Amino acid sequence: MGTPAIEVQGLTREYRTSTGLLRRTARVIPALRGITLTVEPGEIFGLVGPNGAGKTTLIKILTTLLLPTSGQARVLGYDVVSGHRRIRRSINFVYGGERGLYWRLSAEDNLRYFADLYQVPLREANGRVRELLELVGLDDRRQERVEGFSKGMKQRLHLAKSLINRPRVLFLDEPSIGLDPVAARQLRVLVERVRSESGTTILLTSHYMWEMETLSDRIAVLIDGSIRHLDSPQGLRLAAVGSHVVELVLGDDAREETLRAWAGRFGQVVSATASGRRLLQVHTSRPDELNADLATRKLSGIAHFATRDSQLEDAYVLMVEGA
Ligand SMILES: Nc1ncnc2c1ncn2[C@@H]1O[C@H](COP(=O)(O)OP(=O)(O)OP(=O)(O)O)[C@@H](O)[C@H]1O
Repeated sequence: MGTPAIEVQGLTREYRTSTGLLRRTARVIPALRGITLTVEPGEIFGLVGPNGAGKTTLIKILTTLLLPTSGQARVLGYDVVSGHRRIRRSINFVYGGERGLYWRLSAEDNLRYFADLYQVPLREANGRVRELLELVGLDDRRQERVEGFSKGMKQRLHLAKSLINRPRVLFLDEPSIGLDPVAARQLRVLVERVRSESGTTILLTSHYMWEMETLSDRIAVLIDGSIRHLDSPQGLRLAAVGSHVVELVLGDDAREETLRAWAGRFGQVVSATASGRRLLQVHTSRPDELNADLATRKLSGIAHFATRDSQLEDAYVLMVEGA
């Protein structure tokens, strides 16, 4: 295999701040505590983790906007400290939110401006701007000012902007934040298309587990500055929660402890509530056995039950709560 798109070894980053109103006390915040990972060319690599886990810090270091405290990070074979100029030419990024576009300019003029900034030769620039506007479905709105665009349109334009230099590695930090489900879906389809048509390596973060599960080839779960799990979405699911979730909705007369003890023979049991009813979620890879056992025993207190495939979100919640 050739040079990895991203290679990180023992990467740490600390922030130094101070707290207190009258007496300022220096504080060191360890945001990354020794990250090691490799992303292969053409891979969509997901980074998930709770607020403050260090995802943005890692992306900022890889996009050369922030220096590491120790360790090594390479993008396309170039070191993020000594090779930052080479890296910047070959990557691009979208940060969630709405910064980075000129609202009073049209969509087309925004892209022309960024084409100029990336020194795209003039003879190519017009064609590329047109092509990107078509890709993100804004061709017929190209002469309108961005200030009149919906969030979804702005975010698609952000994506077009990030492709202006034909990046080999694209960093997307919560690109679908604040988008409605339809707009988020359009963006997902685009991200997948960018990868399949141009072989772009994509490093993606999002708090929407469904999005991460659908798009990512592999996912790293970052908790408190360390990678705690790294696998395919399916691998993460199966390791953490099994293939299925059997949800038992409890009646008023249910003896939860007895039911928990019984269900515990088939997997991990989690208590929850939904629409005011008590619920036991059994994470299991043996749903048939559980259902057969349930049918033969006379267990009281179960109002009804249902079996569904497990989702990345089930695994994620257990990983974060158990960390
Ligand atoms: N400029 C800064 N000064 C001090 N501390 C910071 C700074 N930026 C981030 N941190 C701290 O570093 C840690 C990691 O933050 P980071 O923004 O990388 O997390 P994140 O995983 O991207 O979170 P979120 O999901 O909320 O975006 C947090 O404890 C955060 O408070």
